[in-house]
Amino acid sequence: MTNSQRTVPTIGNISIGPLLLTSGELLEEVSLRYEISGPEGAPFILVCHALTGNQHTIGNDKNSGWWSGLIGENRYVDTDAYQVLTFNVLGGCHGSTGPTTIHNKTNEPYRSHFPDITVRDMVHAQHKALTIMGIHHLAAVMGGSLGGMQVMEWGLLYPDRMDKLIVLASTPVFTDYGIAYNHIAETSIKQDPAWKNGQYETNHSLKGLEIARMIGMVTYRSATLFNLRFDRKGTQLKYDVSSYLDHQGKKLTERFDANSYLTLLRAMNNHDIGKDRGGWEVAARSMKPPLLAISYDRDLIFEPSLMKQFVSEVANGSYFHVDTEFGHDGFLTEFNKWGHVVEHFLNN
Ligand SMILES: CC(=O)SCCNC(=O)CCNC(=O)[C@H](O)C(C)(C)COP(=O)(O)OP(=O)(O)OC[C@H]1O[C@@H](n2cnc3c(N)ncnc32)[C@H](O)[C@@H]1OP(=O)(O)O
Ligand SMILES: N[C@@H](CCO)C(=O)O
Repeated sequence: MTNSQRTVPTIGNISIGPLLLTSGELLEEVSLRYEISGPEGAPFILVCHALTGNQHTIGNDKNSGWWSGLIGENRYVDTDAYQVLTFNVLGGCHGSTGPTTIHNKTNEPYRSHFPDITVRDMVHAQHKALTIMGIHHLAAVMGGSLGGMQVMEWGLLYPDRMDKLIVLASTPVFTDYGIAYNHIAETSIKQDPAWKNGQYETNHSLKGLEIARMIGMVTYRSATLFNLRFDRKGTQLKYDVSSYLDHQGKKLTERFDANSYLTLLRAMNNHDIGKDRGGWEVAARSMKPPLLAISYDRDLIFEPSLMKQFVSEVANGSYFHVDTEFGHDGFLTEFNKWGHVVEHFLNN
C-alpha cells in the first residue's frame, strides 16, 4: 500500500464466499459493504456499528456519518493517524448480506426466510473479510451497543488479531430487561396487518415498525432527558414528545428494513459471551487484549453496574462512566465528555 491520504472515505464491497453459521446452516455467497477512511498504510481500527447503524461511520460533506463527531481528521480517533474501517453488519440492510439480499436460488429477497444469525456469526464474517482484504492486524476494535457485543466476541474469538478493545454501552450478556423490550418491538412488528408474515409490500407503511422504534427510543434515552427537553410542551391533541416519537418512528421505516430489524434484535437477544464458554465471568477472565469499557448514566438496557462488574473480571480492563442525561444513546453524543478517554487508551 502507498502512504497516501484518502480525502473522502472509500466505500466498497467484499465477497467472502459461503459462511457456516453458528446454527449449522450454510449461508451461501456472503458479502459485506464497508467504509474505509484514513491514510493508506496506517494502522487499522475496526468499528462495529449498533442496531440501526451502518458502515457510514465518518461519511462525507453531504452526509456525515454517525460517529463523525468522534472519528475524523484531528478528532479523538484521528484519521490522520489511523485507517478506520466499518462493515455493515451481516444481517443488516445497507449493502451487506441480509434479509433484503436476493437469494440466488429463488431470485427473490430472503425477507423473513433469512436464517437466524448470532453476534459470533457477524464477527466470523468480518474476520473472513479482513483476511481476504489482507488486513491481518488491527490497532483496535471498537463499538457501542450491538457494536460492543461484536467487540467482546472479537476479543474472545480472535484475540491475536488486535492490540486493544473498546466496548461502549454494552454488556457481556443481553439481559432479560433488554429482551423484554425487544419482545414488545417484535410483537408490534408482527401484529401489524401490513406485515404479512414478512412479505410486506412497502417498508415505509409498516406501523408496527414505527411503534417498535418509538419503544426503542424511550429506552435509548432517559426520563430526565425527555422531561427536560419536552417539558410538557404541546397540547392535549399532541404533546411535543408524542410528535417527536411519531417522527422517529416514521423516519426509521424510511431507512431500515423490518426483517433486518428483527434479525438483529434476535441476534442481540442471543448475545452471551459465556455461552459454551462456562458463563460470562469465565469468558471475561479469559479475555486477553487490554479492554476499555465506557458506560453511560441512565442506560436502561445496558446497565452500568453490569459493565463495571464485567470489567472487574477482565485481566487488563479499565472502566469509565459518563455522567449524561442521554442514557444508552450517550455513546452517540457528547463526545467532549468521553472522547478523550478513548483517545488516551488508543494512543498510550
Ligand atoms: C451507532 C448507530 O448505529 S446509531 C444509528 C442511528 N443513528 C444515526 O444514524 C445517527 C446517530 N445520531 C443519533 O442517534 C442522534 O441524532 C443523536 C443521539 C446523536 C442526537 O440525538 P438528538 O439531538 O436528541 O436528536 P434526535 O435524533 O433524537 O432528534 C432530532 C430529530 O427529531 C426531530 N424532532 C425534535 N423534536 C420534535 C418534535 N417535537 N416533533 C417532531 N419532531 C421532532 C428533529 O426535527 C430531528 O429530526 P431529523 O432527525 O429528521 O432532522
Ligand atoms: N441509537 C441506537 C440504539 C441502539 O444501540 C441505534 O439506533 O442503533
